[in-house]
Amino acid sequence: MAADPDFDTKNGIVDGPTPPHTDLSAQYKQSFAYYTFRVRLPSTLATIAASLVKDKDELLATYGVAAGADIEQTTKAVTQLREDILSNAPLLPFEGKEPDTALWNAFLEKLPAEKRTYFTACWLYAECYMYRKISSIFRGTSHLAAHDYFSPQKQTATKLSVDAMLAVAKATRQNERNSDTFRQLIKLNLWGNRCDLSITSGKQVKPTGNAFDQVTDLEEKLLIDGTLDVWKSLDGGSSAGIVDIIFDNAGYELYTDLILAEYIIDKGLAAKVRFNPKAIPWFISDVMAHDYHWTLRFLAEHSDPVLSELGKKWQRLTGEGKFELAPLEHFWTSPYEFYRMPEANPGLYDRLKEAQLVIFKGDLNYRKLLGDFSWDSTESFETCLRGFRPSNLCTLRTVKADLICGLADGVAEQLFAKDKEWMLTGEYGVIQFASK
Ligand SMILES: O=P(O)(O)OC[C@H]1O[C@](O)(CO)[C@@H](O)[C@@H]1O
Repeated sequence: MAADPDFDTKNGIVDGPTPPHTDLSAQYKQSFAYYTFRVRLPSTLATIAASLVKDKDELLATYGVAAGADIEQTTKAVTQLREDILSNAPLLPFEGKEPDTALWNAFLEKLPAEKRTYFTACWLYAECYMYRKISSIFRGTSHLAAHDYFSPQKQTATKLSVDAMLAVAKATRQNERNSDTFRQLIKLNLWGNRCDLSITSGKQVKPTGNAFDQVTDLEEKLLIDGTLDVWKSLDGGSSAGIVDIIFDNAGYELYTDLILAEYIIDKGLAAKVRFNPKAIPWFISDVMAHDYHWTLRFLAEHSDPVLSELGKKWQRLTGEGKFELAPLEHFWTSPYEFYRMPEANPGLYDRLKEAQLVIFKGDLNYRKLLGDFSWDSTESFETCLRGFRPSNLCTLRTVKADLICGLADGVAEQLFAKDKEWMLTGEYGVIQFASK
């Protein structure tokens, strides 16, 4: 990234890291948020605009020739959005008639003017705003309103994962109900979160190697391991209970979510696993309802009999209601931190209370649990949740953003001494648990 002192001076950018106990924000030049707004998100937007041009014929074939004007209009609007970010424009209210317009606008209205631009707002708010803005550009058209511009990338990620999926399927067909097997599966699921397209601005990463060997090899990268508490919350609970999974990425990670969910059902650890997808295309690779169905179909129709049997089994579990897609909730694609859920969406909070365990997947859900705040790395997970305790909950997160909590004294310092970017690579992971 070329240095641009004019931009920094004009926009009050502070040349330093995020101070302790402060909202993360692109205002701090040595933060990942700054890099995200200067480089990663403009690159994501450039990719969307370029694919609209490149895939024009395909889009016309899918949505009809009348979609031509919409393709032009959306390309221009996405390009403009990129400019807006690069010029630190304000976060303006939404005008469309989408179901979450009022939720968003009520939120934006309460932000003080000096914290309502891409580089001055809390990072979480500004980044979520950008993804909501892209969605509104497409929703506002006549022919591309239902178009998921991230779909091809999500589907490619799934296809690239077939070898890894097959190896996992073969290794998990016969397993026992015990804490050791559960430990393996939950870690497999955690490391599946490394395969995220938004960290690479959409560049594909093929999962390679034997996933279960990796679970062992990665043991030293697991900074907090609350697996035993997670296991106890299920093993000691009712077999008639519900587990909620708050989805993160499609592709290999979704597959490992389903492997874990299958185990939970097959071993009688719960009667139902409820999956919570995103209502709009989100952070490139997040799972929407159609990605879930597409993935099950992709597996069911696969030429490999093991994968195909698995896909059919998961379709059957879905038909029987043991796997369930939760009703769409715009809260998951809102800027609200989770501790504000009881106020912003009490119905959802009450629904999560029904679960015996809620599993939050990935980095963005972690940011929302902690509220994009530079906590001391040794602060307790319970403190950082700020009262958000609908049920027993756990987070399976590979570390891709500069916030963390629950580390032992001196650990963060040692990691920084080894690599000052250790929080941005997805190399490290945490499994943190909080009981209700
Ligand atoms: O898919 P995940 O694990 O939620 O990661 C989302 C990505 O978004 C960020 O939270 C911000 O862009 C990154 O830190 C991470 O790469």
